[in-house]
Amino acid sequence: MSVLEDILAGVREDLAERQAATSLDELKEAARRAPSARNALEALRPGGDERGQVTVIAEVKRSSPSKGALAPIEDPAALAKEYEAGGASAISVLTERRRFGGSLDDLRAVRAAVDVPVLRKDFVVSSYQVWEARAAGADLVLLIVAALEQEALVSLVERIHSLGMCALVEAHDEDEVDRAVAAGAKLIGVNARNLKTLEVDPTTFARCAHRIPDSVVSVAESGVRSAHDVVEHARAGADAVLVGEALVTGRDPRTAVADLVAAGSHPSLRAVSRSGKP
Ligand SMILES: O=C(O)c1ccccc1NCC(=O)[C@H](O)[C@H](O)COP(=O)(O)O
Repeated sequence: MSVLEDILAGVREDLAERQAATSLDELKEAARRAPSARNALEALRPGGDERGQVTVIAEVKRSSPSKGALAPIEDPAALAKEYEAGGASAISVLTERRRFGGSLDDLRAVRAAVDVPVLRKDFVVSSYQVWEARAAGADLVLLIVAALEQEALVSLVERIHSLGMCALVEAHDEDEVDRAVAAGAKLIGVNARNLKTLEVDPTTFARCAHRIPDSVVSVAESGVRSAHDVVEHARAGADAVLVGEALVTGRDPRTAVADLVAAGSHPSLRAVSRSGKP
């Protein structure tokens, strides 16, 4: 069993328990009462088609399958406020419990504390989790191509968009990018971490970028640690980077985010066409 399959098995068990405790109708009612979703595409690519900077999605991440415990994060809302003060354009909250120590309570607390869009980062296999995300206030929901059949991917993208949120559709190779595009993704993440082996290859985004249309907002995920990494991803055409470990293990998350934001805003980084068109 791969790491991803193992995670998904646990996610399905936890999901079944929540489904037994809360009906879909109750969840839909809670989603109707939730504040409207914030515009994530605008936040992540503020210039629209005139791309000119790399924005930062900062992640609330307590632990991971690859590294074990990273940081206790007793107050995720306080951490998210630090990220926002440092210039983060969105906050990612890992809500998976078994391997990442996260929860929907973390998401609710973060959403109430910041003004930027908030991502539910989890292993979504059912529309029930999409309704849960909206009910908790999420503005974005992660969908992992490798975890979903194409029909399910398409249907989940449609459900997320129909609820006013934005799907961040995550790929790890060129074929998965093609599947994300075909599924109607407006926001595509390329994860440098292979979720089956946990190996991180920093060149993954650059290899996949030419398959992401310029009209789609792109995110380079995982393994980003420094201003140099942000600049490399900018040169490959990334609109945003998603950073977890380097921020939660550092001493000053606000300054760490600000350094990455400054690197991504440098005037020498002209917008790069991923398709090769001028
Ligand atoms: O982080 C892991 O070890 C991991 C393992 C298996 C599935 C997903 C995993 N992480 C989720 C993520 O995508 C990252 O948290 C995110 O991209 C940030 O990565 P990093 O900056 O390297 O913490």
